[in-house]
Amino acid sequence: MPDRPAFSGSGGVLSGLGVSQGRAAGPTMRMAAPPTLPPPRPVSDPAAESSAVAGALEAVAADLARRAAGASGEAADILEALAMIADDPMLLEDAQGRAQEGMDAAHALDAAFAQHRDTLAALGGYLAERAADLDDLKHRAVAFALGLPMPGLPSPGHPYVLVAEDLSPADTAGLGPDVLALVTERGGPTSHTAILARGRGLPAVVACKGIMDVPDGTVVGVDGRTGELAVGLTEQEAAEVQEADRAERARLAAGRGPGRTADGHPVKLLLNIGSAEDLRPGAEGVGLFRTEFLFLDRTTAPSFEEQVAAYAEVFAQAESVIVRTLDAGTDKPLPFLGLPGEPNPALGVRGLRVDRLLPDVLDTQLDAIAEAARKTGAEAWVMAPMVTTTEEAAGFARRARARGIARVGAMIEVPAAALRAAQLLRELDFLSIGTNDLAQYTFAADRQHSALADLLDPRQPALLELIAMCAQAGREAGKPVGVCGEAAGDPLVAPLLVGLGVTSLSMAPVCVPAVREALAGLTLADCRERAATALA
Ligand SMILES: C=C(OP(=O)(O)O)C(=O)O
Ligand SMILES: [Mg+2]
Repeated sequence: MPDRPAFSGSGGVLSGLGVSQGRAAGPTMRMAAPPTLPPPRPVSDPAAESSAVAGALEAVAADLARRAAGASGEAADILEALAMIADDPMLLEDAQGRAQEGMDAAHALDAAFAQHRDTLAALGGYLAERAADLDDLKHRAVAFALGLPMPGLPSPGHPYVLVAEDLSPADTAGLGPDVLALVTERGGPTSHTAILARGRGLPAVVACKGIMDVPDGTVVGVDGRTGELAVGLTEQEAAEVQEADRAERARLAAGRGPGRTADGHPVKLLLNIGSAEDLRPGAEGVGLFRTEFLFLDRTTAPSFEEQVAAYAEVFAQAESVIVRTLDAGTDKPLPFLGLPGEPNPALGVRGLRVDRLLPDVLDTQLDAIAEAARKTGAEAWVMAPMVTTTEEAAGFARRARARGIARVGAMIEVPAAALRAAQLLRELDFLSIGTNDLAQYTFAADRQHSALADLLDPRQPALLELIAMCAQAGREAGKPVGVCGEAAGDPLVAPLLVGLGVTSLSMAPVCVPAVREALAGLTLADCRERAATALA
């Protein structure tokens, strides 16, 4: 490790959980929460309220138009369409009419947007789907009228460190190139915010207490490995942090070749991706293609053709690809499925269990994967999430094989499946251990919960023991058993997993260089010794 400048910052140091390696420094910008409407205010000057209404709508439209100009493709189209809605003269007329009748500006806007929303919803079809967008616009306009920061992702026009209480997968997926790092007050190490940040190579710190009190524009240094945040850096110090990060990334990226220990024991280094855009050179294939990230934030099901195109794009560019079938539910809600609400969703219908309610979804997806493989000449490997019993594994394998899919496997995310790994491998060709969920279900600890991070630590002996059982079952069956949870991308944990006997490690592309370096520095015997010590 090179020397690291130890800046503490004039505003002191905050700490959280470092969940995505790398360092960055820059001014903070908070993602404000939607405003709460205060009780109505008595109005003495209706004309002033009416012009405040116009000012708020103008500001929202101008902000969206500016963001559209800085975006491209679909994002730009969406932002432009939203700007046009905020500019709609009928909306303005309605809100101003209410202000003239004595409503304060915030309530007049709130009521006019609600009216507009009802009208769109009643029209049905595509326009009804757009009704949800009006809520976002309303929050922005009302916040402006109340003198509060506009909710949603900020767009200050310069690079910044994004600060939020928490981020949804959709927020994180929509981040622009001006975001230097993410810091959230809530969230856990295997939450999807952390996963998406790693996918983007963005340094990230979660569970950082006190971050929401740091005023916007404060220059902070973020260390996504240690979880430390230096508050109040000088420009010079910030530039040094950025430069040190660039140098460290360049040094690690110079490492090449397949994954192996110092004595040549091969361990495949694979990528976790959400779409073809995440592919990077330097790995030995894709170990986890999270297909649900293609379908976040949609209200209609992706068609067969759309899916074939998305899978074929990845198959055409990567050497070997393990596609995971849709993993919906709990922390990855997919509105187009229209699943009923559940009192205890993490223990409910999620992952492969969605098939119990909606079998067509899996059938269409398997058809599309098989068709994409045929079109591109790729050998498709497919696995299902949240497999729990041998019967589920056998049923999934039957349906995939019936379509000519070459290799069929399961994720091991539920302790019951780990305990029965040997039996599962009689039905399947491979296993891939999802340590994020396996830890959640082994320790009965919500993976998003920032106060339970110690229980979710992948070095917990009970988790390692389950991993060892799966690896042994793989050895005995002569079939591959990998890890594709976030633990695989941690250079301190990866050697333990190798010592336990796993045959591949699949991780965010940004993690590959450091894991390659960690393995190259240890023999297989060193890895086994570390694993034995951790188990003991
Ligand atoms: C890789 C995993 O799946 P996801 O994080 O997408 O739930 C896991 O649970 O470890
Ligand atoms: Mg999982």
